Amino acid sequence: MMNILQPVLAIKNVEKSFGRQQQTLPIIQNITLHVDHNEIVAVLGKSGSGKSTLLRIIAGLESPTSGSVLCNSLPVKGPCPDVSMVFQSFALFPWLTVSGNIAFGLEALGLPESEVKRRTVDMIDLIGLSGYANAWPRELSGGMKQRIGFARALAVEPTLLLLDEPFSALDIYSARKLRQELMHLWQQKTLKTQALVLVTHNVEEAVMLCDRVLLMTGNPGTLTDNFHIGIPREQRNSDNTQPLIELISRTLTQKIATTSH
Ligand SMILES: Nc1ncnc2c1ncn2[C@@H]1O[C@H](COP(=O)(O)OP(=O)(O)OP(=O)(O)O)[C@@H](O)[C@H]1O
Repeated sequence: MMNILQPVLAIKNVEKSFGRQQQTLPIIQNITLHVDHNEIVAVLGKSGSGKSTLLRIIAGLESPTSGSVLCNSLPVKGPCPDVSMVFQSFALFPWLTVSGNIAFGLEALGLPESEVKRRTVDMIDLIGLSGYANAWPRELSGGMKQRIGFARALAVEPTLLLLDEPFSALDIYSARKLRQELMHLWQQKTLKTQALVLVTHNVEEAVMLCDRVLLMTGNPGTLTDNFHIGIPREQRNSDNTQPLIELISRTLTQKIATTSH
């Protein structure tokens, strides 16, 4: 049962170090963060500041050295259907067709075959892959491959969707189209997903898509700044808000440039 009074994601005092015994190196520390229902939050920061590490911990793909991660008030102890992720590199299974890639996570959940089929077909329609169900990933463009990445992640109906630079391997037109379509689905409340966390190097993308932007800085990385964008999402494409969006983007870019990593 969903409790909208509880944050979708609650991270408390998370630290992650890599290495063994005396040789450990802290990568991120002191990370405390709440993401609420209906929120889209971006994490920006220089290369190597630990953004992907944080995302992988939230996804249950890495465990924190200390601290806690709760999704829907339940501890994240490993990969779980409440949280799924879209990767920059698509991370598709080349030996499976488009349908097979999307069905994979549903089968892993142990859903009945008819339900797997229904959800796969629905996702193929929703994410703009109609006509490609039996195609192989290698036959498709980057934009179409990433559609499979989104369809696979969304098919399990995660409460929280994590996006690790999902548009940065695409050409600008495919990236723009996919961003717009994702935002349309989000605005229409077509998705069961309650919150998104986006890691990106594209400051303007973060400002256009997100409610809040967090900056990760320092070595080890910590979350140092929390900006509320404050422009209603439906006004962000209008000419009137362009100067403000550019100003916010410039300010954030300067802030990142002057921070240490
Ligand atoms: N499994 C690992 N073992 C050892 N070090 C690691 C491991 N994973 C990440 N690191 C180190 O942690 C640091 C942060 O990496 P991470 O990929 O989280 O940064 P990032 O901010 O996402 O960078 P980018 O923007 O370039 O993707 C890097 O110095 C990286 O080498």
